[in-house]
Amino acid sequence: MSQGERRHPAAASLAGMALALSLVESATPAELRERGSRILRDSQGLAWVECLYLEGSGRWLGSDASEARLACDDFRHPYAHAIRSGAPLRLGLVEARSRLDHPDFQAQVAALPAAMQLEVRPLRALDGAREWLGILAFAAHPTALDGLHRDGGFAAFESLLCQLWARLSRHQGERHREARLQQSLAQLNDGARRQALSERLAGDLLGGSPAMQALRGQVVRAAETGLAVLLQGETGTGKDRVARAIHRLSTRSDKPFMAINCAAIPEALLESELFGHAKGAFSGADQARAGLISQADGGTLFLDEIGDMPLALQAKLLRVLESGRYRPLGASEERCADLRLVAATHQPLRERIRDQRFRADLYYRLGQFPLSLPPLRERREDIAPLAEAFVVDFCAREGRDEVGITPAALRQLRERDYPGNVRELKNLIDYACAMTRPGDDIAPMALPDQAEPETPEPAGSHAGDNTTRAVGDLRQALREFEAELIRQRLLHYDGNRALAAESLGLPKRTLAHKCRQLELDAK
Ligand SMILES: Nc1ncnc2c1ncn2[C@@H]1O[C@H](COP(=O)(O)OP(=O)(O)OP(=O)(O)O)[C@@H](O)[C@H]1O
Repeated sequence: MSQGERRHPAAASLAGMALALSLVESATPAELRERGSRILRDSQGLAWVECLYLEGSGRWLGSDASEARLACDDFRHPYAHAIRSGAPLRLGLVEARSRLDHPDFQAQVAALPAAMQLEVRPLRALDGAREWLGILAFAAHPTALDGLHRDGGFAAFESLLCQLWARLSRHQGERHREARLQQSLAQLNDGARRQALSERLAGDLLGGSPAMQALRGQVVRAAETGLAVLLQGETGTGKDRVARAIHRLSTRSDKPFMAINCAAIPEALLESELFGHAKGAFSGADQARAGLISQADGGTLFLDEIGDMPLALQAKLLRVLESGRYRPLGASEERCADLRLVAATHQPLRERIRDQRFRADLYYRLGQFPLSLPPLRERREDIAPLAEAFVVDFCAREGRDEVGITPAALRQLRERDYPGNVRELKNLIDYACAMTRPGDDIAPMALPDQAEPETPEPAGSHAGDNTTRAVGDLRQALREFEAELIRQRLLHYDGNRALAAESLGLPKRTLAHKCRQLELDAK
């Protein structure tokens, strides 16, 4: 130290300002890490310095210099120990070499002199949620490490590094989200590609009605964006199928698709299913467990029956959507969430908002891209192609010869109301296939619980009414039902046996035979 410096101690401390400035001028977290490492190497004479960042999911440490990723639970590596304990660790290289046999770590420290020590310091933000940022590791002779910690210089350096890092990554996160949104909006204009995708989707989301064509177009658009999608439609309209299609067509398709039905799980369990929990978070939590938000990392999370999500959880979900951060149950640290959310409901959410059972802010956040699925009764032209596809599915599934559908059966199918929508149609076809001999065609008689909108309903047609309860002889009841049905049908077709037979999916001769058998007075 020169005489001048001794006389003016302030000049000595101001010398550090240049280094601090170099850190402050970093434009990105990666640049900051690079500059920070360089300062330690050059000005403190450390032999080896490395600074890794903790990935958003909190499960990996990543390096700016290579593609390498290090699992935070791989305890063959000293970084995993430091991250897990949340405290700095220092150990001799000889000990480290013998105890920690991670191949990358071994390769990194192989060339360093055995007398050196390694110090690994987990770094965390000093403000707000105080989340973990990453790790700073360096090696030097013990005297150099002791010297480093002797005055407050290193502590100030580390504190500045952490503050800048947290601020830069927050800005970067915001910028990324904005850029993704911009990109999403720009992609909305790419017409030809969308058309091709929409046609591809027609093999999966069946139906040629204008409503289904429009829906497929919207699914393609939604998939191109990163926006949250809210699917609204009656039960069985295909919300689950649409959610999966959105994931499959999106850039996240190679990452997981995780789904949960919010109505099917008790409130306490739903929270830990979604957010995961730390070890010991509640009695019985012997192990830490990743929640669906973590498991869907990089992919899509599908929340079915979102209308049934308890209010307290709605608030937490909103926070995930707005900040991209969440905290597992019982955990002290926050995690980053990188997922696309698709939510579905069959309930009118606006009513639930009015009844204060659903948060309006969450509703608008979930519905960045709202999609409405039309009920089957409003697109009757889709019934025949759906029914035919379900017949093919059934036969393939059961390994049976193909069956067809008679025009009369198709006509009846088209006339039904389907409160259970496509699911009801599918179940009905499965039943009808099972009731039809392989190689035959499905006839109207094979359709369960037949409703006849044009003719008065035959007695005993509804399960559970008084007539069915009174049945004491099944064969006799079926004979009566059959006779009544044929009588009604003949009446309806003015005694024309050919038309009545076709409407019932029967050959004319069979109907004539049945009329004789049942002693029906047919004209
Ligand atoms: N457009 C379609 N093309 C082919 N199959 C469909 C279509 N829509 C629905 N399905 C089938 O109908 C059944 C019900 O669909 P899905 O489970 O997606 O409905 P949902 O709206 O999610 O029902 P819920 O609200 O009861 O959960 C499934 O077997 C699904 O494969």
